[in-house]
This record gives sequence, C-alpha cells and structure tokens, in this order.
Amino acid sequence: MKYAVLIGDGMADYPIEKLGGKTILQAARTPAMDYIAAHGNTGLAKTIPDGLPAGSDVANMSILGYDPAVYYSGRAPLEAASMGVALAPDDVAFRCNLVTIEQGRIKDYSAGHISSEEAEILIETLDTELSNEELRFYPGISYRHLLVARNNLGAETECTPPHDITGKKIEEYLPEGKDGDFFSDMIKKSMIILELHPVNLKRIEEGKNPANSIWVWGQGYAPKFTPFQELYGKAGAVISAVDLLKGIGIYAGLDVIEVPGATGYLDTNYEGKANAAIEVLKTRDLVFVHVEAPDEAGHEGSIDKKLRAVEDFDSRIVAPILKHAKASEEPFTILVLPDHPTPISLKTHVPDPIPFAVYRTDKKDSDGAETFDEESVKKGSFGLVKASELVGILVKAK
Ligand SMILES: O=C(O)[C@@H](CO)OP(=O)(O)O
Repeated sequence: MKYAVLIGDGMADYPIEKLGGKTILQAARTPAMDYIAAHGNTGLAKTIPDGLPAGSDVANMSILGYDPAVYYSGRAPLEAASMGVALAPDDVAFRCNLVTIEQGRIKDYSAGHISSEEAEILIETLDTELSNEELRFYPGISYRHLLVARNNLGAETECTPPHDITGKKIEEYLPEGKDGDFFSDMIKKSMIILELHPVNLKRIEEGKNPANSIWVWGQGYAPKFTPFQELYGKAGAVISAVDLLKGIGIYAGLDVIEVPGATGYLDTNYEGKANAAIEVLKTRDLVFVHVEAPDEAGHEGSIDKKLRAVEDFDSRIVAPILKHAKASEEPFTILVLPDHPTPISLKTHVPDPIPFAVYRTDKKDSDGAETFDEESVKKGSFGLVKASELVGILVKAK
C-alpha cells in the first residue's frame, strides 16, 4: 500500500455571504476532492488540542502523526531544523517575520509577500547591525525568518503572531513579560535600520509594501521526536515550500524533497510538487504534500484568491496524484484535508475541527458524502477523530 496525505493549508472556512452562504470548499470547483469524498470515508479531525495555539505548527504536527500535547515546543525550533540551524539546549528560536508597519499598526504580516532574495539582504543587514554573542538572525522563505537567542533569553516572553493582529496598533501587542522590553526594543531598532534601506525604497517606488520592521513570535526550545519509522513502520517523505513542514519532517526522520519553484504562495510550482510526490512514492511508503497558498489567501481576506488556491490544489495536486493512484498496480490510500480553517472573515486561524476524506483504490466504499466540504463530511463513518491518530488509523487499516 502507498499513502499520499495531501494538505491544503487553511482551506476550511465559514459560510460566506458573498458566496450565497457557501464556504470556499462548497463554492470552489473541486472534482478530485469530491471524488475522494464520494468514493471513500469522511469525517472531522481535531488538529489543535485544547490549550494549544491554532497554528499550522500544531495542526501539521498532528497530521504528521505527532500529538502536539506531547511533542510541541514552539514553531521556530521546527523551522530552524529546516534552515540547518542547530540549537543548543538553552537556545530559544524565534520566528522573525518581516512585516509592514503603517501609522503604528500592522499593515501586512508578510510585507507584501516579499521575495526571499530581497528578504535575505534585509535579514543580513539586521544580523550585521543587531547580532551579538547572544543573538543571531537567519534568512528563510519570503517573510519567514529566524532569530536565535542564547541562554534561555525570551523563553517566557509573551509574543503575538502578526497574522493575528492585522490592522491593530503594535503598541498593544509588542512582546511582554520576561525579556519583553528587550525584544520590543529590538523591533523598534529594526524599524530604524529598515526604514530607508535601498531594498525598501525600491519596494515603495514599485508600489509594494516595504518590509519596514521585524516581528518576533513562535519561540521555543528544540523538541525531541520519536522517528516516524519507529512509530508507524513506514518510510515517509515531506514536500512543502515552507520551513515549518520541512522542519517537522526532519525531526520525524522523514525525507524532505525540495521542489524548485515551490514558493509558499499562489504562484507555487504545483506540477513540480505533484510530480515529486508521484516520484518519491516509487521508493517510499508515504508522502505528505503541503500547499500553503489557501492559508495566505485566507489571511489576505481574498475570496477570489482563496477560491483559486483551493481549485489549483484540487486540479494540480490532488487530481494528478489521484489519477496516478487509480492507474497504479499497487493499492493507494489518499487522505485530503486542511490543517486548520483560515476564515476569510477573520483573516486568521481558528481551532475548529477540519473536514477530511480518505479514499482507497483497492476498496469500493462510500459514506454518503457527494462532495468534500465542512458539512458533507459529517455524513462520514469516521465521525470526529484526533488528527494525530489519523496516520496510525490509515497505516493499520486492513
Ligand atoms: O508562515 C506563517 O507565518 C503563517 C501565516 O499564517 O503560515 P502558517 O500558519 O500556514 O504556517
């Protein structure tokens, strides 16, 4: 049996008035996911354990088969692993967004989805100006970067994800608590350094949001994972543009497959990711394919972009993998799901259970769902499951 777990980050949503009360999944054309729901089994999965933040870190850790209540120690340590940054036991890794601040408010948590190339120049400037024996900055993907603080600095600081406070006054959300002042001062220093940086002057000239500040959050210590192979007896791989999924994969001992042109946005290399998934399953039992785009569209509050991202995920990731699976001599199990909802109306994540559907090429089955969406899956035989148990259920199924 081969397994393909296909994750459309943030796909789930709430009923939208402009769509006649439909959710994005109900309004989008998703024939491949509808086929999987109609010919397989469906249910709802709780990807965010009570008491943990509704983020893609917690949610995707669950989907990859690791209970966040046991394994989660923060987002940034996972991203650090993908960036090749080793952490000492008392190192605290922070996510360091490049953001756009305007009139004292968070205008854009992504600084206009700044290119990784532009961002690297800015992060290197900040590292030159602000790093010391206790602090180092590391460039990542687009607006997503890393700050590592030594000697437990910032471990207990209260930070807020910038995508949760679009439009809000930064003074009300700057880092607080232990070492809060230190990191607040660092954010303010970054504004001075970045304001007139040539990269930003050019972005402003081009009508793009400047990356005129950093914003730190998602900190934590390096986690400890039991290898995926040991937990599930399967050799697996991860395909994603973002360091978060690659980092979880590295800690789990999965192979990380790099796909050129994978951007973490709507312009990602869908075909490249689908082809890489089909290729890697020739030599591995299981592949996780993660697409970030629907989540970014949700944060932007764009119905059109989120419809496009979901339809692209369906036609350019799910459909080719489904076609390959049905033509394959070896049986396939395909699981499709979001990691969490990113409702257009809220422009950020919520911890609500997410819809999922499982299709096996060697079984004629159906739970009565005709489409794949937040309501139809409730007809399914799975009911409500703990997402971190899903992989185990699939690989043990007879
Ligand atoms: O990368 C990020 O900062 C966030 C934005 O929401 O994306 P995700 O939650 O999907 O990791």
